[in-house]
Amino acid sequence: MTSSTVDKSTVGVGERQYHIGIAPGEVSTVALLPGDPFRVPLIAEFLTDVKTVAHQREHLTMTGWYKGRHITATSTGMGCPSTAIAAEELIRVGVTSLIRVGSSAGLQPGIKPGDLLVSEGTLRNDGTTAAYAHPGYPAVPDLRIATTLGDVARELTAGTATEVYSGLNVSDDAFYAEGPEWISQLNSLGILNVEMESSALYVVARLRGVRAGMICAASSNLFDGTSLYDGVKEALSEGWTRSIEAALETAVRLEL
Ligand SMILES: O=P(O)(O)O[C@H]1O[C@H](CO)[C@@H](O)[C@H]1O
Ligand SMILES: O=c1cc[nH]c(=O)[nH]1
Repeated sequence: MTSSTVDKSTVGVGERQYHIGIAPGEVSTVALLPGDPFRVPLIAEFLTDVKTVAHQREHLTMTGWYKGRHITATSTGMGCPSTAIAAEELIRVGVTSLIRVGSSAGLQPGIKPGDLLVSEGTLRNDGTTAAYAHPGYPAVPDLRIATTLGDVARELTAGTATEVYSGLNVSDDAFYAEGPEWISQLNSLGILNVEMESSALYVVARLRGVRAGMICAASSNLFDGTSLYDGVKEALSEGWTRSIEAALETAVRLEL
């Protein structure tokens, strides 16, 4: 290492961030994080005084107000590498609570498209967090956020056909490499669902001293044999709406 070797823990701090295109002061303290940029306007439909702050690469950011709280929505893109970048840069510009509102495939029997899945911890089957922490380092959400997401989701869906599950999930890196053996191994470990971002979100949040959580809508059920190619779009879309409402209410209740 020379005296001019770049130190990424300090470079760019206080400036407009390179990937997300946001400067300190432009966003709220809480951010909702879908993977897909096209779901950011869906979150904005719940907000008033909406502003588009930036759109670079897969990271679209909009802000607005919900029941007196300033809310940010930023898309992470798919997978842990871009999620870690978005989380790091959002934290640098003032975000202290990150709530992923995702889609995820069920791994236990009975989970159907549109059901809600609240994360209590993530099996780290990704490469990104290996660069950050020991393999045994836990990827866990903030416990108050996880509990409140579950409580609110159950209230919102009471009396409907939508079920809410709370439990462990896995973050995989390789969507099309999830073979039958891996799916059945995850099922026998009691893992509820698979997605691709929470591992990075939780590890980065813990290492930087901020809060994180995740609620997903079930897109399919890999154990039951329902795939994304089975016309599940409408149920999934309803699940996204419910998960966004649950995250917004959590931000209000916990004053994030
Ligand atoms: O819909 P999002 O939030 O992107 O979540 C899920 O969808 C993508 C795979 O289809 C992955 O990003 C996975 O985590
Ligand atoms: O990782 C994922 C996420 C959603 N659906 C899948 O089949 N895999």
